[in-house]
Amino acid sequence: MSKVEVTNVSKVYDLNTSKKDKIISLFSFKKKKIASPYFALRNVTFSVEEGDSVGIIGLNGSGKSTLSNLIAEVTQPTAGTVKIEGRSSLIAISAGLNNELTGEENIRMKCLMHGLTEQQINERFQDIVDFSELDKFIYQPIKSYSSGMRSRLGFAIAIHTEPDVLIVDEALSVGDETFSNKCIERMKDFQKQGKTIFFVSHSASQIKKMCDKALWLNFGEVVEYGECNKVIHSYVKFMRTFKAKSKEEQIEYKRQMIEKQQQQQTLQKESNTIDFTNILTFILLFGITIISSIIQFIK
Ligand SMILES: Nc1ncnc2c1ncn2[C@@H]1O[C@H](COP(=O)(O)OP(=O)(O)OP(=O)(O)O)[C@@H](O)[C@H]1O
Repeated sequence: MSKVEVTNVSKVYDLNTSKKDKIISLFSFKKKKIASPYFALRNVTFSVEEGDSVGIIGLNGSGKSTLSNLIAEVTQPTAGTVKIEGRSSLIAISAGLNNELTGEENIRMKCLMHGLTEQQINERFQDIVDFSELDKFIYQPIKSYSSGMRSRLGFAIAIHTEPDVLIVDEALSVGDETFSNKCIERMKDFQKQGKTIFFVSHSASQIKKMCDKALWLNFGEVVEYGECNKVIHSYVKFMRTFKAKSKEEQIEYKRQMIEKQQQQQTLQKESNTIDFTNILTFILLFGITIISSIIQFIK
């Protein structure tokens, strides 16, 4: 088996925010007024071997963070499967950290979640604080941290929990350059140990530097997956064309793509509605049959 196998994965968000909207959307025969569910990811399939470093690239809103959250098992797919052999650890700016807790408490909580014992946590605590460079701020609630401080803490915790699969989600884009370089060095150590890395970035050059494979996502769908230089070449070509468009054309392109992500849900929703109608019809017919049998029996 591959180290990570993502098969036909879709992640759908319900954009009806109020409970009332959600209930209406369930019973609705008319689709107007009710927002269609939204495919943040659709039918994503790929597999990653042990020791691969995979760059995930794509325009804003393409589903990169959604995919990394699924691989880190922070969220579950709506459809399809994500199989991981080993432990994963996600370093995203906000994922898995609790705002109300201090840096120290977050270290203890995340390490416990990754299966470290109290003793292992105590032994590693100072190394984590040193790597994060947070010093005395480690005793402050992290809601007072800047995004750079959070990502430093997230990265420091993740690399000290010995993950088999390391997922770095934009952590390097917020810190200062010295810290980014320190993280890159640590990621290279992981590569030397034959560990699997996912690296989410907007930067084609950073991905080329770090990865041997790349996955290009565009509005929830995989455009290309495979050898890093080849995928990045296609992506850079696409970006050149995209950037050559006027602001209005870019907005229109994004609007159309987002509409497409919702249209696909409408199709699914229609079939759900039909299923629901079928169930209601079945219950109704079943009820009528029972009642008429009882009447016949009484007669
Ligand atoms: N909890 C949520 N509820 C509704 N929609 C969501 C939710 N999380 C993400 N989305 C939507 O899903 C789509 C994919 O988002 P995601 O953050 O995964 O993209 P991304 O490629 O990581 O974007 P960026 O590069 O801007 O970080 C976006 O349109 C986003 O608005």
